[in-house]
Amino acid sequence: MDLLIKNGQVISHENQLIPVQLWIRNKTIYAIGKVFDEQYFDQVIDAKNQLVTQGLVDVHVHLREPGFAYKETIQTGSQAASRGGFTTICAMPNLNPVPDTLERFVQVQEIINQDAINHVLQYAPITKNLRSEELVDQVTLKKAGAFAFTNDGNGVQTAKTMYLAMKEAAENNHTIVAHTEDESLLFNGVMHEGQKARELGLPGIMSATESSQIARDLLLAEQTGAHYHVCHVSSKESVRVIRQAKDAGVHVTCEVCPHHLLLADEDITQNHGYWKMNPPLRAKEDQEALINGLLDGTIDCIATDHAPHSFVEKNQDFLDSPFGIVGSEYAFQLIYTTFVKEGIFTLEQVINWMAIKPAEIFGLTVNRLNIGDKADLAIFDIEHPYTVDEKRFLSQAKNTPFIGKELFGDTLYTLVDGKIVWQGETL
Ligand SMILES: NC(=O)N[C@@H](CC(=O)O)C(=O)O
Ligand SMILES: [Zn+2]
Repeated sequence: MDLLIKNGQVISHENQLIPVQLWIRNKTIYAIGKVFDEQYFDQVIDAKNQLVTQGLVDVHVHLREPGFAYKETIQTGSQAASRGGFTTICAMPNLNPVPDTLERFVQVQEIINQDAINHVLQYAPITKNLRSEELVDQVTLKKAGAFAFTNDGNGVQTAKTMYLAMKEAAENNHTIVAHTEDESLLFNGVMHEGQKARELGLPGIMSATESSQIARDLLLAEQTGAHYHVCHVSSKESVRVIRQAKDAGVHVTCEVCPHHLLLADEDITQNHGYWKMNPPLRAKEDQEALINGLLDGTIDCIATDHAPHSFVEKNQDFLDSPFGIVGSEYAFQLIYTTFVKEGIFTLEQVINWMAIKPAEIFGLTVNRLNIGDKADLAIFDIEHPYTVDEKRFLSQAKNTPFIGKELFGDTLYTLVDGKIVWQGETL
């Protein structure tokens, strides 16, 4: 099978769009050049004026299977991610049953093998049933294919449990990934504690609910030598303590979500569940700290935290709705439109944060668009605007405040192992 992508443009290290033709043979990039004779190819994609990149990597998605297939399945979640240009996604273990034993983990892997259309890497939990008590057997779960270990959805509540988990992780070269939330500091909060929460009369979530647990974990990571990765960093204090820990040589990495980069609590227009996520949209100065954290290297990568829920669950107010918004299908496009077109980030930086760094920090093979690299690719239409339309979502869920937003960069094609898994509307 020979496939030609002609007239495309790739972004160079110097942030220049350079014309390129890619020859894909079977699963890999076979040749890169200026002109190839089309007669050699079984299929030709004309990527005129479009951006051709390595496939994006998302280290934080919720696919909800087994246990919550009414929200999303591995199949629909993997299709949604492919539509967003993601060729590798890492799925959180807040499932039912939680994949905390070999048998339960293998059960999830089997659904992945059967239904996923891109590379889905499954996380295992840190503790049994996501309760901060009994540790899982990391070595066994890692052998079964666990990507890394996390209780995402919940923080690890006791320092002792986190310490022991990190100790085992350090001994075995595993990564501990943390949703940080000290439940004793939650006070039933539903949105960031600030002016907006007071206006709406809703209980707030302090930044320290997140940052104080990060501070604890950073010291435990220093003590144990474990690689510690922080999920969805949202506050300026979190960025500050992570920056300090990096300066001190702690092996810490972290991610930020597009919604925290684009929005602050003051942007919330109504008391509706589509605006509710954990961690919450914080203050303008937090948003600025996140942008600066990416730019100065404190924050390593961008991850969506794609968190699908049913319409009935999310079509409620802040008090009753569950936390979480979907993000797979327009993450690159949000960042591209808001930050690249406005000159705040370069395209080269965004590809680094969404494709290269997430792979690099977790020790995955990095696709650098070289000959011999896997043909995991995305083609984005950076020329024409389109509107985020929930009716076109491949995700089962529609819960997001970004519906109706005009964006650039719609995904025209996504290729996984040289195979087209998403083809957008042709222009
Ligand atoms: N982010 C969310 O608001 N919700 C996530 C859990 C999580 O990622 O913390 C979910 O599972 O729905
Ligand atoms: Zn989380």
